[in-house]
Amino acid sequence: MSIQTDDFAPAPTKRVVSAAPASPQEEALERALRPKLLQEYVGQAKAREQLEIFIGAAKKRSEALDHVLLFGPPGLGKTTLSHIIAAELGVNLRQTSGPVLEKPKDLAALLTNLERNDVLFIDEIHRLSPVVEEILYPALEDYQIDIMIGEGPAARSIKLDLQPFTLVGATTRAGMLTNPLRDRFGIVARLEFYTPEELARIVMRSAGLLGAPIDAEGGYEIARRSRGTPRIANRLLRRVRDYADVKGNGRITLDMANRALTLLDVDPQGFDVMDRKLLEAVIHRFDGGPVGLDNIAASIGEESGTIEDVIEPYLIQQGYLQRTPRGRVATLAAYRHLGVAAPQQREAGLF
Ligand SMILES: Nc1ncnc2c1ncn2[C@@H]1O[C@H](COP(=O)(O)OP(=O)(O)OP(=O)(O)O)[C@@H](O)[C@H]1O
Ligand SMILES: [Mg+2]
Repeated sequence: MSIQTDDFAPAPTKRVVSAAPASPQEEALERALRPKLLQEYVGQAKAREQLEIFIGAAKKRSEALDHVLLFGPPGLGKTTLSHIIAAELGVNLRQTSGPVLEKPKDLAALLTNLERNDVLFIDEIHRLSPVVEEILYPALEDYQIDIMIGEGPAARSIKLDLQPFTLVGATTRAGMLTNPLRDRFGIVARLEFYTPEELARIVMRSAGLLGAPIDAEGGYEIARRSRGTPRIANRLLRRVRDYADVKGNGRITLDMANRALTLLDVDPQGFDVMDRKLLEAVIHRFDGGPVGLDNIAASIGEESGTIEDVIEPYLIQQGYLQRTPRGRVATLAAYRHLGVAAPQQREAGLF
């Protein structure tokens, strides 16, 4: 007998509202849509204001900007902001990522090649190996590194001076950074989900760059359904534009946006199949919770890391899911969204 898993099986196709870049082509398009200066960077008022001041001060004194840690869910603009920081400072940007830096010498090579006040961008900085991280500490603090020369009994360690530089680290999981590393960042910016109004500005700007005719209402509808995430907004814009090209006269109107997004299975809250699966699992399989992350992961066929980094932050921010010490709990809003009657004690707030 075959086991029926259709209800909660993983989605067969790529999530249209997944926050990760879908393909190399999409990454190339993203680069084209990426704002180059702080002034064009929409939203994130707090992070922008902080950076404006500190960048201005560093430039005035011709010093390296303090090290910057950017954290927040995927697709909110960490990589974009790191490029903007280098552009605003008028310096080079060297880019790498935690998992790529396998050996201390990989990082040493990068560091010794930096020019005065350059920016070194390390993406996924929570995935640096401990031996590489060791090298980084003195580099961040004193612009010096200790490297080993030679082997065996003749081996000795020498200190090398570096040019002053700025490390910009990006991570989706600030909680996974070691304390000594986190403490070495002078500027810590947490990126927040964007409001629909902010995303609408991004959509209108991107439509302009793509040469796609669009109504304000059409743009707002795309923005509203983009899970607070610019990467998703830009992706949905392209899909809706395709739809309008084929089914209409090319203009992105409210009606075109609605029809295209319904076809893509993005609901009016911007939730897609995976979001609904998660909420359905918590409600139907685990009585609304509390339920542990691993149990949810097993029941919807998704990795717990992806749930934690990508799916759940938006559901939590929007008030559909709560993270409690005993596990995840579906809120009344989740019951309502799925059209399911909530248990009485939950209605009364007694769970
Ligand atoms: N504030 C913004 N204003 C305008 N466009 C933005 C903004 N933030 C992000 N974008 C757009 O969203 C896309 C994704 O942003 P980015 O690659 O910087 O996200 P990220 O946080 O680095 O994601 P990941 O965690 O997956 O690396 C960019 O190509 C850019 O076009
Ligand atoms: Mg990035």
